[in-house]
Amino acid sequence: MSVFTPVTAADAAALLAHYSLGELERLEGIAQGVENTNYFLTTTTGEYVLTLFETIAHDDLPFYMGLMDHLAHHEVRCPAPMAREDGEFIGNVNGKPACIVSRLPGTPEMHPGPADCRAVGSILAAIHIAGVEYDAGLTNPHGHAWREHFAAKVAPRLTAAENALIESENRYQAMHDDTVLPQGIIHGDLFRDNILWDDEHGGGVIDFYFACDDALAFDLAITVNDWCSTPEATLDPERTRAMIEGYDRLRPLTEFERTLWPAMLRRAALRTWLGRLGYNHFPRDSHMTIPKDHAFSRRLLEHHVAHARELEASVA
Ligand SMILES: Nc1ncnc2c1ncn2[C@@H]1O[C@H](COP(=O)(O)OP(=O)(O)OP(=O)(O)O)[C@@H](O)[C@H]1O
Ligand SMILES: N[C@@H](CCO)C(=O)O
Repeated sequence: MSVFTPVTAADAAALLAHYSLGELERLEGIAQGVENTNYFLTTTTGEYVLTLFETIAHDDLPFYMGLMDHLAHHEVRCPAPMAREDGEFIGNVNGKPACIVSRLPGTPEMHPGPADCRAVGSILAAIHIAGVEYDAGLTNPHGHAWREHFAAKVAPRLTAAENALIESENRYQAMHDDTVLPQGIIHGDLFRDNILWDDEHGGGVIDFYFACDDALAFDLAITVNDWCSTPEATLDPERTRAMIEGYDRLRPLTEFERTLWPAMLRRAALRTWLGRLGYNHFPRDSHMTIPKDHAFSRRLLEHHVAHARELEASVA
């Protein structure tokens, strides 16, 4: 996250008056991330994260809060949303909807090996399995219609070659019907920076604000594209195999998922590329932001388009 909306100690203290979380001791803005405003919040009772939602529709917030609450009670290590004294998870800070969640210990692993990837595959499968019993849903706001719409919006800012790649990939995706694949709750953004590792507990998952209903294999593809990619924008075979094994041992992939795996990897690379083009070409006014490498995502998509056979083999 970044800081789009500054929060003062007085703002935080006023918010805390609605909770039973003790008195404010410390408030610190977080530079990482690009979607929401985030602060570490320390009180006399513990350590928390304060999030101000900058773009998410207010009506969708109960889905995310309920999901984290559900997963935290179903053997997925993730932040638990704190309830206010009126029982609500969502309050208001400086005109923005806001929540407080527990702060997980640990740090991200930005240079993962095969063992890390295997563990991440199992964490993702556990989320998918626990999600089956979650009784709310949310259509993916970044699905096919969004990809088409965003492609038209960003087109004037891109080269002819980039526009041609996006257009042909959108066409390819439209021809590959993923409704035959198992659907469910996906995390949608399980990148390296969204798992915090500590020696005592293992991996804890954060940032559920891209979660929605979609093909489960698409979520695995998003995760593989980040954790198993090399600096040269290819996939490392050993890490890829390890992640798929870690996933498959808890939730075995179906034949259809194996057949459509290359399409899912391409769709995931396209989704990330378009998202990053958005952050780059339509930036919001932030006080702290770390930029994302959109050229890398384009190269990964180009790699996937050129190496369909290899991708098929990675899941065979
Ligand atoms: N519950 C939590 N416990 C510990 N740290 C957290 C927690 N939530 C967020 N953070 C910290 O804040 C940073 C930004 O959070 P997050 O990834 O949710 O932001 P974001 O704006 O949604 O980012 P992006 O979507 O770009 O990944 C994380 O990288 C992590 O350092
Ligand atoms: N994880 C996304 C950012 C949105 O959270 C990316 O790296 O492009």
